[in-house]
Amino acid sequence: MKSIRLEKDSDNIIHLILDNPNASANVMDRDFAVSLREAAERLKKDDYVGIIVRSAKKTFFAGGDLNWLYAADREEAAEFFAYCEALKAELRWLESHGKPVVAAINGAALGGGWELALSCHHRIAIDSPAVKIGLPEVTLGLLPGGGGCVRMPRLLGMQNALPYLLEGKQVGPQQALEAGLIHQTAKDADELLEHARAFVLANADTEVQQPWDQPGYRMPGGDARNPKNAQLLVVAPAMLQQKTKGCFPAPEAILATVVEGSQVDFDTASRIESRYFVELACGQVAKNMIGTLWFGLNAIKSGASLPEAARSSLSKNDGETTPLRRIGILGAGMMGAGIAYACASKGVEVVLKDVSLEAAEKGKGYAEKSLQKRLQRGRIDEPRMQAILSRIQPTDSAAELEGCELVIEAVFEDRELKAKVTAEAEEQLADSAVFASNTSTLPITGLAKASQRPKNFIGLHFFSPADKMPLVEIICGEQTSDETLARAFAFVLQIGKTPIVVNDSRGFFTSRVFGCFTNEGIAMLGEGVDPATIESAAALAGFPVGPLAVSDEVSLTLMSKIRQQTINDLQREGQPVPSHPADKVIDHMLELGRAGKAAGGGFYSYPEDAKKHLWQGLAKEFPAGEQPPFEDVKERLLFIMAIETLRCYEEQVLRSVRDANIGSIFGIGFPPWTGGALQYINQYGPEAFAQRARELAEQYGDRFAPPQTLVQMAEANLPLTDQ
Ligand SMILES: NC(=O)c1ccc[n+]([C@@H]2O[C@H](COP(=O)([O-])OP(=O)(O)OC[C@H]3O[C@@H](n4cnc5c(N)ncnc54)[C@H](O)[C@@H]3O)[C@@H](O)[C@H]2O)c1
Repeated sequence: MKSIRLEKDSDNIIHLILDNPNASANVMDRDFAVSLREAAERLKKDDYVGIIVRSAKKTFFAGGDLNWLYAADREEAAEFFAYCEALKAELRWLESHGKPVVAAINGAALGGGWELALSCHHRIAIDSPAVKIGLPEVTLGLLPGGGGCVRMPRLLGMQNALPYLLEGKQVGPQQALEAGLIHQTAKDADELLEHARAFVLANADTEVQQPWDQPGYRMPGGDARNPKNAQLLVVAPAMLQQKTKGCFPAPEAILATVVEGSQVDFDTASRIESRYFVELACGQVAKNMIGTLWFGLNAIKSGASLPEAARSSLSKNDGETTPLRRIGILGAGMMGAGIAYACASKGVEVVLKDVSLEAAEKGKGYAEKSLQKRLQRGRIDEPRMQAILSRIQPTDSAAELEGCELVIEAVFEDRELKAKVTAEAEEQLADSAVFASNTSTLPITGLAKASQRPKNFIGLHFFSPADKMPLVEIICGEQTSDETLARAFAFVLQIGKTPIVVNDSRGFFTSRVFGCFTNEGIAMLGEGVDPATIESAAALAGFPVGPLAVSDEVSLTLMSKIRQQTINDLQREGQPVPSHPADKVIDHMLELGRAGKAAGGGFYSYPEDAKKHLWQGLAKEFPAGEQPPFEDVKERLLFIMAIETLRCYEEQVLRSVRDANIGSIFGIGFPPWTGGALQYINQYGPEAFAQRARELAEQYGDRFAPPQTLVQMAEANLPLTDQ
């Protein structure tokens, strides 16, 4: 037995100790399945009073082995199904062999770990923030396939179980106790064992059964045929469809598993669950999501995007990076205020500077307002709120920046102003301090010219709203040192955000590719495509916001200003100035005085007393022509972003496929079901993608023409991956 040790204590209680020898956490893999079967075989011959399931690791059990699930192949589906059923048969034996079984939960019990705990009669958890309970499978395109979809509704009722299953909701020990997920808490590891032993001894002579195995058991709230659930079953599919737009098969499969499973006996329900599970695990969407959102993200967090030299500088001090204590932010506008709040929430002292104290205080006001809302919702307490606020020090004086280890400038997008504040700040800073610009479009190498220490100059591109958006795009200028990169990278992790690293270029990666999305939507409007079609095609492709709505948010004035700045730069550099069919539409909207949301109206109207709606004047200004196939509208949006991402990769603006995929999902709303902009090409099939790109180029413009890398990928029909 590799993953489980069996020990018997002096009270004749078996301790089933989860202790995977190959990893830092326990996972549900083949070794575990074999170990569990062997344990069951041995116990069938043994004499004991009950079982305590506990972990020798810091966490209780991490869940399914994603390496293994990632490799699951449709051709081996039957074998995979049989394997799942065999593993579940052991869990079923555990809960139905008559002796009391306790789960002693010492740390996170997620996914398969929680499903193991659900197969125990009594669940006790240490009352510590390290204990997290839940079923996050849906976030990776899967369903809980170890009995979670069968036992959770039988424990809590369908209505209460669905948020855990459909949303991957996780709870701590107290909430778990209140919800009826666990039976008891313990203050520490000793008490945990004490409680566990007490339960076993108290029930040693009883035939212990799960609630669902007891005679006369009825599912709380009734099964799917119960009229009380009629409302739920009518509303839930519609709500799901609205959320997933049909792009994510997992939530639908979960709902089907629960509904179908509620109407049959336990073992049939369990088989239904296995069937849907295997279907999802072998499907493309789960592969996309596991590949990017699990493996990709973990690789990023461990510094895979850094060059070797920067990685070693990241792991100085025995793998610990020195956290920054005090930073400065220049500009307390929309971005500066959000960044200040994000940093202060993670324990960093922030000097927030603007042109006047009033402006700086207004920036701090953003944190105050946001925290007040959290306080009202009970998400934070008063002392913690005050502690966060006390870390933001508003000022109008650059002298206050003294002692800051990092300064982030977030003043207006204006080169001269940025040069001025850089020089002003550097006077106050130590030679080792890092200076970062939050510019969204201006090349970093150019901005670094204003710096006395260009090696310490870097781009830290946050997204709006900066306190909520998870991504930060780190941009290396030509002279940025590896040490600076490593420190900026560590800082981004310190404030709980996800860093991607790109090389300098106009618009970097994210702004450049995002611009393609908005421009494509706007160009279609100019061609006479119905605006509602454009917006709903984006929604059905899985984008969070349509290109017209998001352009209104950004403001057409800003888009036009950025274009003008690009034209000036390119002309100065003697380079050709490209034009885009969206330009004419934007100019026309500006002439009409419809610059976007902040200006009172743009592609949409924003009545005070009603929901926003597409501006009726669009029909007159951009008369509808013959409508293209809906699929073309959808694919134009997806393809143009994927192709531009590939160009960024080809031009080495992007350093890895992984950063491209994560950056596109977390920064610019590329649909997560695809696994990211480059994975979209991989999963479409490079040959088929190139062919379709050629068709789109022929119909809609050369911007869709396959870049060289795509041509090569198509010829070899090989996906693009990191080495
Ligand atoms: N708005 C976005 O979605 C977004 C996203 C990413 C990056 N950015 C970039 O972030 C930067 C700021 O954008 P924003 O939207 O927060 O702008 P903003 O207009 O909301 O705020 C800019 C702030 O800078 C202040 N400022 C001007 N001169 C200053 C000086 N000398 N010292 C200190 N402060 C000064 C202004 O008073 C103002 O409060 C820009 O470079 C922008 O391109 C913006």
